[in-house]
Amino acid sequence: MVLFPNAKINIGLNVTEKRNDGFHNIESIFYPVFELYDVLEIVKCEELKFTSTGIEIPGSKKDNLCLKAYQLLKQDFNISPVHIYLLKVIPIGAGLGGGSADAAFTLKGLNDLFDLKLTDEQLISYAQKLGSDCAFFIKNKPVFAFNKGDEFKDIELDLLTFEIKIEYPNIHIGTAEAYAGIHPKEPVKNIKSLIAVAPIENWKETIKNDFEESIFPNHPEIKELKEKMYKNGAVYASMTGSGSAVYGVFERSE
Ligand SMILES: C[C@](O)(CO)[C@H](O)COP(=O)(O)OP(=O)(O)OC[C@H]1O[C@@H](n2ccc(N)nc2=O)[C@H](O)[C@@H]1O
Ligand SMILES: Nc1ncnc2c1ncn2[C@@H]1O[C@H](COP(=O)(O)OP(=O)(O)OP(=O)(O)O)[C@@H](O)[C@H]1O
Repeated sequence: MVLFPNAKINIGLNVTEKRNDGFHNIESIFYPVFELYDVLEIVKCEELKFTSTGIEIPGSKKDNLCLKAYQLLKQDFNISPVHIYLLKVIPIGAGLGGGSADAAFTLKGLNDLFDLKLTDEQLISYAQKLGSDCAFFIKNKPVFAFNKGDEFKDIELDLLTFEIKIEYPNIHIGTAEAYAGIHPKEPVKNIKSLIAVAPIENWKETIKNDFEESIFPNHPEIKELKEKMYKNGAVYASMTGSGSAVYGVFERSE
């Protein structure tokens, strides 16, 4: 079975408060980007194996989110060993949710391969145990995310008439260190309501990613990348998640 775990971008991101469990509550729009994806193959085999090619993944193999997803389901279901092959394409430490997508797609893949008949809601609950971004990739549709960024409300947002260009400045930003640099605050206006009323041309003035304020001073090249997107004609540009990748939303040239 071959799957294509895709990237996500955050359109606006407010870190609203620090929680008692050490995590933060956030509000953000998550939008799937299907043009940027890893390739994941899962096949039944004699013993559990994980092989990755493409971009090198920091950390040890056993900590890979694909294997963690397998182990999580293995606790509850009598599934046989698999060989998981991952071609890593989505930049890491980029705020594009690549590792989380791999984990969520592994859950979905194992559900199909072993005919576990788990519903999306059950898969979401497994995904939430693997990481805050993981749950989004189960349904993989535009949503307003809240709480830890792992609970969602569906939204109507269609950017198909636009082209989304993503650039990775080759800077790895760890999610935990990025959150540590944030001073949480309640937003004046909620992103969901801003997106609902404002046309995309107005987002530049209203839709902000709180991580930019703490990341840009330490990494001016990321700010420059965002400015370059606007110079090149983007209607909206932003850093995604906790960085470091930047995206621009452009009118499609026919
Ligand atoms: C920045 C975003 O990408 C926005 O979508 C996500 O909030 C990050 O989600 P993620 O990479 O799945 O993060 P996790 O693996 O759950 O957590 C990594 C670390 O980031 C911090 N973290 C993460 C999510 C959150 N809502 N509050 C946090 O404070 C915690 O220190 C945590 O130990
Ligand atoms: N399949 C995987 N792909 C990428 N990273 C993985 C994977 N499995 C485990 N990891 C670990 O996760 C870390 C990357 O997570 P991190 O949150 O810093 O960056 P990210 O890819 O931008 O994700 P996010 O958008 O969720 O913040 C890597 O350093 C690596 O150790």
